[in-house]
Amino acid sequence: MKSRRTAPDAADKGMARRLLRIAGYARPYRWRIIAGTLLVLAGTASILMFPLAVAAVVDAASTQGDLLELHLLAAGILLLFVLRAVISGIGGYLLDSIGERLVLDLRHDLFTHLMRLDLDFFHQQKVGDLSSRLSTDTAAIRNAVTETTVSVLNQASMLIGSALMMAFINWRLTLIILFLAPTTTVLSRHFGGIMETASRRVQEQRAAVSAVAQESISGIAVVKVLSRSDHEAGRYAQSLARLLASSLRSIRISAWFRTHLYLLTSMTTVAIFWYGGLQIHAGSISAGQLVAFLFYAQNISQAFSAFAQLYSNLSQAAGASARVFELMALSPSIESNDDAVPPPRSIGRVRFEDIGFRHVPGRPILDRFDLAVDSGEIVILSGESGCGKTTAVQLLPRLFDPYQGRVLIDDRDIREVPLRWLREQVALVSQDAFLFGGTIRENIRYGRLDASDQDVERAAREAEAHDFIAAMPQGYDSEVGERGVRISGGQRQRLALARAFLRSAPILVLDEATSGVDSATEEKIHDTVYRWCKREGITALIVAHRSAALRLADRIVVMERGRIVRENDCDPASPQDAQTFRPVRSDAVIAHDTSACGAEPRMRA
Ligand SMILES: Nc1ncnc2c1ncn2[C@@H]1O[C@H](COP(=O)(O)OP(=O)(O)OP(=O)(O)O)[C@@H](O)[C@H]1O
Repeated sequence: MKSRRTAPDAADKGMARRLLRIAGYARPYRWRIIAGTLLVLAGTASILMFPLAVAAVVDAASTQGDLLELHLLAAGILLLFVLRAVISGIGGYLLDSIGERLVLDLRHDLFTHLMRLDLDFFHQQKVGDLSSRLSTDTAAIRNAVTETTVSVLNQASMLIGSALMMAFINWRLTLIILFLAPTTTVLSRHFGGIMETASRRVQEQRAAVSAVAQESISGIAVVKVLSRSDHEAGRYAQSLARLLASSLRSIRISAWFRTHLYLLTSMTTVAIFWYGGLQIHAGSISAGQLVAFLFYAQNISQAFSAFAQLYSNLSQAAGASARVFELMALSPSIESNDDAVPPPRSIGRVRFEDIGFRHVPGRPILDRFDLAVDSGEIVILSGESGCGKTTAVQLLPRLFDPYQGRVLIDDRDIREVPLRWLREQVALVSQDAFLFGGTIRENIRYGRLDASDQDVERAAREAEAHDFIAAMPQGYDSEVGERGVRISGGQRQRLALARAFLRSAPILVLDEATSGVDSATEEKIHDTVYRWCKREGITALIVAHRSAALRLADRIVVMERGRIVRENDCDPASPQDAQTFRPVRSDAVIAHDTSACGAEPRMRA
């Protein structure tokens, strides 16, 4: 997502396309837009009368006529101003408020789209960059849209109206000022492409700055423990310096553009003075008419300068919208088969068939991974760190799709059922046990939004969380802080477990979900999980390193380098059963390591 310098023509087309797309968001508000536009135009019409009134004042004052005319004219001008202020104020409010709504719609669409993208996408992106696209980039679009809609209308109507009035007074003088039009267009085209690229670069640097800040703040505990505060401050300063450099470049381009335009409009004004003076001298126009003419010329110069500013705003909006629409153009590779009729609640039979999976080409993480879990069976998945256990269980709710093989639930390929149905069948609790900022009750209820307070409490009791919750001053209404920082890691895990229990899905996946709790509590949780699974007929796939978890198992399978190499059947009533393993493939490594439960391997009968 690097920026390139774009040729003016291509930049104009890309910019126009993106601006049109933004304008598409205005469709729902078309009636308000029409009303606002009419009011703004009425305001402009009233201001176009002003130079004529001034001309009449000048001519009335320079003749020895009745002063009453002068008084009436002054009162008329005052009325014009009041009218314009009221009408333009209401019109401007209408159009500005549309800009605001429009960008909120855009932000909502972008966020909804982001929520649909694959987990893999989020692994490749920095959170700071994404949140900057959602906030800073959409804010740049809003600024351009709100200021621009009102301004473009105001200035365009002022420009056309003033040109017509000038032509009515003296068409030769009008030709001089209209010389501005082609020259400004050439200038705008020249600077437009460069400005868009520059402002896109600024947006990228802004995103980079917020990514650094976000990373340092989220990892503040590591920063402190390793005394890296100064290092992080330095990193932030470097990203700020890069932002400053690109902002200054963008400001320089804008200033350079405005300078060119200012010189152009000044030259035109001088030409009007000079030629207008000659016309008065020749008796072709009155002094009042030249004054009126100068007012109109002023309107036109202002309109051109405003257009220059608008162009710069539009370039910024185009740069920001490029970053927004770039994300909108991404589509999730994990698609839901929503045409399929959702099957009945799963009986919890799971099969991984000859799975091949990789994040990066050439680096397989799962390779010929086979595992079948019976309905109501509790299977422990063990193996050394990095062998692919987490990856394997993440395939079940389709957080990723394998490039080879298939995963079946109740003998149905999970790619052929609606994603929503699939995810209702699987409750997954991972080691990091993420909590949202909010209360304990809200966090548990996230598992099933319509759960009653009693259901929440029951789930908390099953996850051995009720006692510590009850001991907190606000009980279930205690705030957990952002990402759950106000409670311990083990407590977070128990809340995540309660959330999964509340979900009451037929397949429970625990990925080292009790690694942070003390062994007595872990034992109690395991007993609950065991009883709960057996009572409700729930299938459980449990990733575990610690031997404490093994007593739960109906079966233990051991992974090595992306595939299952050994397994045993355990009868919880017979502890010695948990001491025996058999290899599951003739080519599998029969390791004599005893990482799972200190066992010697045993060949399959
Ligand atoms: N998003 C990713 N992109 C690239 N590689 C990844 C990604 N996620 C995991 N990996 C790699 O996949 C491999 C398997 O990771 P996984 O988390 O499944 O292992 P694990 O057996 O659960 O390990 P642990 O017991 O330490 O949790 C690791 O080598 C890891 O580096």
